[in-house]
Amino acid sequence: MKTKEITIIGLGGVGGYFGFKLAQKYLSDESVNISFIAREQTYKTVKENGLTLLSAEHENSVAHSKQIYKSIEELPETDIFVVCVKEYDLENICQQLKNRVNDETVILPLMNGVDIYERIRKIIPNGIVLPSCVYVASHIKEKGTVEHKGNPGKIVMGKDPKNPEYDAQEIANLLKAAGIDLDYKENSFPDIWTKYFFIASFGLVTARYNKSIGQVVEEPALHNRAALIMKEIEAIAEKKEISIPEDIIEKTFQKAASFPYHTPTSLQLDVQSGKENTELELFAGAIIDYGKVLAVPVLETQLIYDEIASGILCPFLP
Ligand SMILES: NC(=O)C1=CN([C@@H]2O[C@H](COP(=O)(O)OP(=O)(O)OC[C@H]3O[C@@H](n4cnc5c(N)ncnc54)[C@H](OP(=O)(O)O)[C@@H]3O)[C@@H](O)[C@H]2O)C=CC1
Ligand SMILES: CC(C)(CO)C(=O)C(=O)O
Repeated sequence: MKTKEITIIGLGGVGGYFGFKLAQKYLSDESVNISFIAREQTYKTVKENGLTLLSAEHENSVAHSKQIYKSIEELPETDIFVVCVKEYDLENICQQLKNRVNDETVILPLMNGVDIYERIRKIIPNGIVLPSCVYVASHIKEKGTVEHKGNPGKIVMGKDPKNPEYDAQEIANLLKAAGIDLDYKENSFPDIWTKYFFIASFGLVTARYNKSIGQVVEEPALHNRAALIMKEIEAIAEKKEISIPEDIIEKTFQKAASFPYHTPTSLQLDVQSGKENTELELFAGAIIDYGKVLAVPVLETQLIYDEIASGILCPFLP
């Protein structure tokens, strides 16, 4: 049997968590070869010491992949690319991948955002792209070390709308065998939108006030702002005829309440640490753009976007 070549691109919160599980499971298995792509300090640290995952799920906190590369062009032929970068790095990665993709190559993007599939397809028209969403609270503690807290990570992976005959069950099984909680669905877009309801609203409000997911659920003024953003996303989803549950807003608050109270969002960590690049565009910019195109008013999203973009980030209520 031909060895399955799987490459994890990006060893941050998401790639570090899921990549760790895959690397640990398949290190001495000849049927699956896990490679990592990391850059600069992360490359050096992981090459020398392995990838560290601090998580209650793993007693042995170090995993070694069979190979680690600094760039996509160094890679041998790859069957499955698992893309775990922030949205502002997506186009750059796709440009590097496009000549490495043949009709059988699979791309699995583990990212937030409702337009990731379309953005990949604009650059890579061939191959198989499996639209997905992911839940996991994990972040880079230092380069090469990822910290995971709370519930086990979860992936919802769907069929490629462009290649509905392609069955990704074998890939689903490989991931599940590594202890990854994964649902494989015919159509993952309702799940991707459902995740977006949660992460866009909670990401923006947690980032704006530097308050945790639990605090946004609990504090009435913050709760209200998150609900107003969700109403705007709901109006957009309706216009786009995305099938989402009627009680999506209530369900989103229930989902948020299932996270440990002090969990921060990745947008909050990036905005509050003053990172030059953040996913503000993915969460607020995309809603504002959809609002314009679909003639849906998105005043609350515009307001919080302007506040965050102009550096109004204090923990006090409006
Ligand atoms: N963290 C979380 O809890 C969750 C995040 N998400 C989503 O998942 C996606 C990934 O987020 P997350 O993992 O947190 O992001 P991180 O910033 O933690 O990790 C992204 C990693 O990608 C690396 N990277 C970027 N470009 C390249 C490149 N060209 N070559 C090699 N490595 C590269 C970065 O390297 P470097 O370190 O050198 O910058 C970084 O380590 C985002 O869309 C996020 O919204 C979804 C659910 C939960
Ligand atoms: C809220 C969380 C941790 C849930 O997976 C997330 O998606 C993020 O912070 O980007």
